[in-house]
Amino acid sequence: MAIGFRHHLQQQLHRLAVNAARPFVSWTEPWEDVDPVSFFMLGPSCGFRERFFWSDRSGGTILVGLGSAYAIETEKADGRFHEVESGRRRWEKEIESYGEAAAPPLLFGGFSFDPHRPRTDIWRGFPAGKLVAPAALLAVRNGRTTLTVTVPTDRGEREWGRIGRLLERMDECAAVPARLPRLVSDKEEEKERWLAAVREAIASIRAGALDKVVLARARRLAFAGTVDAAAVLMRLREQQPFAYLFAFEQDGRCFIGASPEQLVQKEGETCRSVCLAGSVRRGAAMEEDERLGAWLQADRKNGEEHEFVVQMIGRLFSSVCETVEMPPAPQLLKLPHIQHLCTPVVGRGCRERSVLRLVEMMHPTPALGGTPRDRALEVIRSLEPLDRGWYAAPIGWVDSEGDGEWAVAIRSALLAGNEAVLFAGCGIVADSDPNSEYEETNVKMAPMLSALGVMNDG
Ligand SMILES: C=C(O[C@@H]1C=C(C(=O)O)C=C[C@H]1O)C(=O)O
Repeated sequence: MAIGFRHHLQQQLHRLAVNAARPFVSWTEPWEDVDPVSFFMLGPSCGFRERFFWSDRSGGTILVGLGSAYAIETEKADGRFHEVESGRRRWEKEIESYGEAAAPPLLFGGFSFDPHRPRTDIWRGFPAGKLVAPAALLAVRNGRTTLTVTVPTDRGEREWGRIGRLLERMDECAAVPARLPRLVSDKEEEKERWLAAVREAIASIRAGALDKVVLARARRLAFAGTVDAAAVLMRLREQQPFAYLFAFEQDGRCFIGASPEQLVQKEGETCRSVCLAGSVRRGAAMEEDERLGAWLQADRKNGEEHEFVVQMIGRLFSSVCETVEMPPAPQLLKLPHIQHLCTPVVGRGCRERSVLRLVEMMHPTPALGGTPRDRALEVIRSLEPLDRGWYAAPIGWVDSEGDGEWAVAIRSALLAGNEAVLFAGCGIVADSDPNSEYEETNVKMAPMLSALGVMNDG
């Protein structure tokens, strides 16, 4: 298929590029089944320096991007969402789109957690906000696969080289060998300092300065060789079947994870979110697991942590939607290593036209920042001993209708060469116990440890 398609596509794009009035053209074609992770794996060998991966919780929408045809980037601390949204609208005027989807291709993106905090070297290349239109986009939606190719009309030849190589190799696209290098060092980042920060946060909460704050910590692993994001993705796909899988890679640095937490989705006038806060580990046997789940649903401290999130998201949805639906009490979301209190929210008759506007209003929810928001952000800045970068921040995609889906980038790690930095945090309220919170961050790191082959529990 690829050889016939390659000639067809090259001809189409060449003809369009010569006649195009705009600086970019894209062409979308139905495509045969191809394994999305294998497609992701082809990127570097074809010369692409960027790779993107997104799979929603059901696996019904999988988007894989290679290369960057167009990027919108901002370092603005204030107004960053507005700036990327304006960039997105400009982008639509710069591209002509043909083939099966005569609409501009979607953009992948991410934001930093707190643009007011100075960036450290580990997050080099991950700005306050960035959206990318990939040069080649494989999209699987409701069992149908399409390939979209986007090229600049004046640099078509160079881009074409990479795309041509990709199409040639897609025919041989094989399963990914999930081999991972051996662990050589494992550094818990300043446990005592983190516990002291939690104690200080509890004291501030008890003194009435704020109600809740989420404090995170990092763990740095070094391996005997380069950690390949494709091998990690492959394992996450097997081990975390109900999570959002995401990867955002540039120049060999990859932010990757399997998050259970939707920030917001917009589909026409319907928007959705999930309040997720309050956690306990899974039990070894069914009886213990059910006992832990029942304890979680009855526990006052976890209920309080959760309620702050429900209040905020409920209020926000009510301000932009005609109707809002949510269950009266939290449900249990059971994941392979952990269970959470979970309240899904649906808003209908949404008046906002772009999902990025909703992302702006929602980030950070009290599940990742705290309550009240500004006070919590100040406490995080002064007490948390790490640069969160894109951890705990919005990651997702937006299309030309302004529709899209965004997750909160937790249960994640930054892969850079031989290193992986893992992140996890938890909500601190007046009744929190620092040692149990520390244990909870270990449970939250388990999915990434397991995907990296460091913890052997599948
Ligand atoms: C901050 C994280 O998770 C968040 C905190 C939770 C909690 O405190 O119970 C639960 C889910 C997430 O909203 C993380 O996984 O790093």
